Amino acid sequence: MGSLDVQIDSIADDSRKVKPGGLFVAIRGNRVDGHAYAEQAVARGAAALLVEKACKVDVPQLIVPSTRRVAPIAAQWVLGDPADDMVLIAVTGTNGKTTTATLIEQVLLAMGHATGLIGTIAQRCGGVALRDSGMTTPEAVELANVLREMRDLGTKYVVMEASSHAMELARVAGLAYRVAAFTNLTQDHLDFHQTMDAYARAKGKLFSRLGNRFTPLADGGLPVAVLNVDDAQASVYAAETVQQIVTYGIDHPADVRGRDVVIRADGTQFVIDSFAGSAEVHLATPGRFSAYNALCATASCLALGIPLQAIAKTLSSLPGVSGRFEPVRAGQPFAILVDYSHTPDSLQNALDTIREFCTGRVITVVGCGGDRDRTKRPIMARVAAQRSDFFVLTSDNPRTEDPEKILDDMEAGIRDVASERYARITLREEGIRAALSVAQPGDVVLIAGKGHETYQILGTTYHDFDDRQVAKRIVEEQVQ
Ligand SMILES: CC(=O)N[C@H]1[C@@H](OP(=O)(O)OP(=O)(O)OC[C@H]2O[C@@H](n3ccc(=O)[nH]c3=O)[C@H](O)[C@@H]2O)O[C@H](CO)[C@@H](O)[C@@H]1O[C@H](C)C(=O)N[C@@H](C)C(=O)N[C@H](CCC(=O)O)C(=O)O
Ligand SMILES: Nc1ncnc2c1ncn2[C@@H]1O[C@H](COP(=O)(O)OP(=O)(O)OP(=O)(O)O)[C@@H](O)[C@H]1O
Ligand SMILES: N[C@H](CCC[C@H](N)C(=O)O)C(=O)O
Ligand SMILES: [Mg+2]
Repeated sequence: MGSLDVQIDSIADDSRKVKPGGLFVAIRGNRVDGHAYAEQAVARGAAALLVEKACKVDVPQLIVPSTRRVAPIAAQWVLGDPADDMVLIAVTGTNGKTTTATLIEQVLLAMGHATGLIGTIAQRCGGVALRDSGMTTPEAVELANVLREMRDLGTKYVVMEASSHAMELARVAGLAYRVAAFTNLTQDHLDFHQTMDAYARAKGKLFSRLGNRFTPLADGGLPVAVLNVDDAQASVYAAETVQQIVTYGIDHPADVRGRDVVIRADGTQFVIDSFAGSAEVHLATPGRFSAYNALCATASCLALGIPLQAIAKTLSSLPGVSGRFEPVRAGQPFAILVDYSHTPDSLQNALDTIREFCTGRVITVVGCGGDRDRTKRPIMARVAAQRSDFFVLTSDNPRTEDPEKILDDMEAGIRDVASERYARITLREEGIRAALSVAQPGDVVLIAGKGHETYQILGTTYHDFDDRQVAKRIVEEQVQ
């Protein structure tokens, strides 16, 4: 097995990413067991292994009960504790994580802070993309590597989305957050968590474990939980943290409270009252939910000591986030919006928002992802039916499921809806075409579900597909 006296300076949980002299962590996955790749890892130069059972290779092996649980801590140690040198801000919740994290990132950048972002769309440093994201929250070892990369680039603040998968799979274990923010809790990911209770508990770990490491935080501050008082789950999380809490909301009294919310087609205006004074904000994205994301970002930035006026000024100057209520303008006499609403709640919010400013009909294109929560499918179809004048059920990312089966699951929720009120068109491009071909001046066409995605996953293959480009091309073809 060799001597344990080896110098390790890199770590990987994927045999294909092992560097010579590095530590390979074998993780039992859903599809394969990482231990099966021990030989491959050693062939690539792994100097030691972190395993749950001894593997037949001639390098030192550290055997632990759960490599998944040890990986986050091992990764931070091997890489020189990069997280401890930066101020970490985490955003969790079913909807609004990417948007809120981006708002916080932009405020920090505007204040002149070297800031990184780790989220669904991309991993960024100083506002510049390092790479597109494969996941919302990377696995622990990749996350540690990204944090090390960011620290080496001089980053002081890192804003990251903390998905429920990440919390359940210990991807973010042991990280000492300065701010942990909660947007909201509604149904999603029941394929993975099984029950809403388990889903809520996974997210709750961010708050119950907040500040449970004795590491001094990089800016000398103390941990703060930022909670949305208008979401019933907030009181549960509030009871679970022993750290300071900053609340935000609109309907209920809060430390950071929005009022006089005005929603227009091109944005949202509201006033923030807080312990740091009052300020008016003009957002480029319409919707009450947009005000909530901005309030969450404001409360988080106030917790970091940034003045309210500076926060409000930056929030008011930002364009929208890619694929979130993003308009497609190709000269058509009706509006087209591409939005990442892929949960019942986000779809409902998107459609309720559109109804507030739409002078014509609301037309919706909607699908549901394959290999994901099946129980949300009939609900999403129902939400679309209740809130659209006409809607098209089509494919999202079918992944390894039969697209027709996904559409059957969706249709089960709208058995009582008249067949002329909707179309079922399996090919997404054709679904979008059908919706655009019936649109009249004043109508709004919402293309929901894929937002910023530039691909469609059929089987395990990623095919080029961008709702924004497809819609633009179809409009241009229809004009000719
Ligand atoms: C359910 C889940 O999270 N699965 C993740 C998990 O997959 P898995 O358990 O099936 O892993 P596996 O493929 O069996 O591999 C097991 C181990 O063998 C290793 N391996 C594998 C092959 C090889 O040649 N060599 C090798 O060493 C792998 O690196 C891994 O460590 O570990 C994989 C490797 O890190 C991840 O890519 C995979 O995420 C998949 C792609 C995924 O779709 N995850 C989604 C559900 C997800 O996590 N989403 C959340 C929430 C999104 C949101 O709503 O915001 C997210 O944070 O992104
Ligand atoms: N605060 C909110 N409440 C409800 N819906 C929201 C909120 N913010 C955004 N949405 C809706 O949810 C969609 C996704 O928003 P966003 O990407 O910010 O969320 P997310 O939590 O990062 O999602 P994901 O889990 O897929 O990464 C948006 O396109 C919008 O329709
Ligand atoms: N982070 C989410 C994204 C869903 C996006 C939607 N387009 C889909 O494919 O279901 C997930 O992995 O469940
Ligand atoms: Mg996200």
